[in-house]
Amino acid sequence: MSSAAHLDIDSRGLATLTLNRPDVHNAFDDQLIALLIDLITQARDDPRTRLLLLSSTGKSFSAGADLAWMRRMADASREDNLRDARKLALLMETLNGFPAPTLAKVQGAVMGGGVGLVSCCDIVVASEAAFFALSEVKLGLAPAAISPYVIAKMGVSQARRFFVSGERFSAVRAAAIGLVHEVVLASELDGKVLQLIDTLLANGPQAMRAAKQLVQVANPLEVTPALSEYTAGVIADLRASDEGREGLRAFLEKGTPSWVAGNR
Ligand SMILES: C/C(=C\C(=O)SCCNC(=O)CCNC(=O)[C@H](O)C(C)(C)COP(=O)(O)OP(=O)(O)OC[C@H]1O[C@@H](n2cnc3c(N)ncnc32)[C@H](O)[C@@H]1OP(=O)(O)O)CC(=O)O
Repeated sequence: MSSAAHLDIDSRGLATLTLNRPDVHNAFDDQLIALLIDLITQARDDPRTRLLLLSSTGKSFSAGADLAWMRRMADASREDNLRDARKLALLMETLNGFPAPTLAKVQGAVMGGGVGLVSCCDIVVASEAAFFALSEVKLGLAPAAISPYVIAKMGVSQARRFFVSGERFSAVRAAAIGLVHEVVLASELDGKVLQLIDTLLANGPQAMRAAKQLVQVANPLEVTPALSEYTAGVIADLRASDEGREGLRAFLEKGTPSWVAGNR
């Protein structure tokens, strides 16, 4: 059985981390989250690594959290649910804190946690056919663990709209709001990324790490333990709520959710 993600580090110091669950648009469950944390940590600790490329197999970059996993956790004890919810926050923290430059190559769907992943990368190149959404609210969920990183990337004003609307937006719009750095024709995506890799690998490796750190120190993103605990609690509670169960049921049964009337 092929692995749900794999890491390759070449002789130039390019570490390529590939999401590999194309049958579910590279949605990530708890096992894949654990594997990704492990592989990012391996890449971070490997002295050869000068650059991390995040890529994916199949039509889509990532459809975010695996909704079958989300649904399973709804039935877990509150303690297990909360413990589980912390894993996604740890993945975002690990990727965001990667010391060398990170580059994401995206195509197809980039949704929910997929937007979280790209928000944690330094450079994002998208196919013009890619589409984005913080679609959690359509599922009775919310973009919780990913929120600090997404807000830092797209800004508060855009987050206020897209967090509550769940609307899809294009790669061109994603670039306009700062989520993506470059949009290219699908046929030019690989070439553009290879060109950027060459540009980055020609730079001083230590200098790039220092330059990245300068941005982080000058403009710190403070994800405190209290904030992580809060965001984990939000997703743990929502997925176990009647509304979350209904949204997940509807997605998994390919239906339309029927929300309970009321203003809370
Ligand atoms: C991070 C946090 C939360 C989240 O991330 S919540 C998840 C947000 N993601 C979504 O809302 C994406 C849901 N998926 C879709 O809208 C569509 O599937 C698609 C990605 C636009 C692709 O559509 P298309 O019509 O091309 O393909 P299918 O819908 O037939 O999908 C094929 C296959 O894949 C399964 N699948 C798709 N996405 C997921 C998913 N996220 N989880 C599990 N499975 C997924 C789909 O069910 C199909 O399966 P079949 O068995 O083949 O029917 C929380 C926080 O921030 O804390």
